Amino acid sequence: MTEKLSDTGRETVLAPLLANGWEMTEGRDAIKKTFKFEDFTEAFSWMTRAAMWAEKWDHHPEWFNVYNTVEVTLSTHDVGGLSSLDAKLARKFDAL
Ligand SMILES: C[C@H](O)[C@H](O)[C@H]1CNC2=NC(N)=NC(=O)C2=N1
Repeated sequence: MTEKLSDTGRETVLAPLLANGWEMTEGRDAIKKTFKFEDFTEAFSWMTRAAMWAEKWDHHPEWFNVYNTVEVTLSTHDVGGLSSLDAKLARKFDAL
C-alpha cells in the first residue's frame, strides 16, 4: 500500500533528488524537474524509455514537452502527495 512520505522519509529520500535538479512544486506536494535534450528526437526517445518504466511500475508522470524540453512533475494521485514511488521514478528518470 502506497503512503505519503513521512517527515523522515522526506529527508532521506528527497534530499538527494533536490540536490540533483528536482524542486518542490509551489502550492502542491509534488516535485518537478526540467530535462533538456539535443533535439526533439532525443527528448521523445527519452520519454519513450521513461514511459516504459512508468507503465512497468504503474506510476505515471505529468509531463509537458516542447521540442527538446520535457517538464516533469511527479506526485502520487492516490495519496494526494509525494510517496516513495515518486522518488523511485525520479531516480530512474535521472538515470535514463
Ligand atoms: C489504478 C492505477 O493503478 C492507479 O491509478 C495508479 C496509476 N498511476 C499513477 N500514477 C501516479 N503518478 N499516481 C498515482 O496515484 C497512480 N495511480
